Amino acid sequence: MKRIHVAVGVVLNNQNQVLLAKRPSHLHQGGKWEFPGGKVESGETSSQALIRELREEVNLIVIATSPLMTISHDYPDKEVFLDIHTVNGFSGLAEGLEGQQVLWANVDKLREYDFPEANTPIIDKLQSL
Ligand SMILES: Nc1nc2c([nH]c(=O)n2[C@@H]2O[C@H](COP(=O)(O)OP(=O)(O)OP(=O)(O)O)[C@@H](O)[C@H]2O)c(=O)[nH]1
Ligand SMILES: [Mg+2]
Repeated sequence: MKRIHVAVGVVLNNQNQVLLAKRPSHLHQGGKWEFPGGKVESGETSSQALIRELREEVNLIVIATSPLMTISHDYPDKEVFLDIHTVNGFSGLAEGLEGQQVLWANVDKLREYDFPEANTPIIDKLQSL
């Protein structure tokens, strides 16, 4: 199986909240909460993909990022490589441009949300910072 390269954004605001979006139920890992992002297209760097996806999915203009971590995870039906960046500078008001629910969640409450299995180390890391 070909591993899918995914750019993922952990968007943090100044109240120590992180932006979550709900994956549409018909998609892979549908119905779960995710950090906005998507597949890196050919000819694109992961940071270009991150900037494009956040604009397309949640209407945010990314201004500043820093690398957080990478995760390789094998789902039964899909292999992903998540390239995760913290977004600590952005402009705009977050909204679900694809009709998805979005919300700002307190970092210390992240355990209350259902995430794709691959995301567990991200939650661990955010709560240890
Ligand atoms: N965006 C995002 N994808 C994640 C996360 N965790 C995780 O396992 N994934 C997986 O990474 C893959 C990325 O996909 P995506 O569906 O967002 O890709 P995309 O926006 O380019 O969608 P598209 O294929 O409809 O254009 C999916 O298989 C998804 O299940 C996460 O926190 N955020
Ligand atoms: Mg996406």
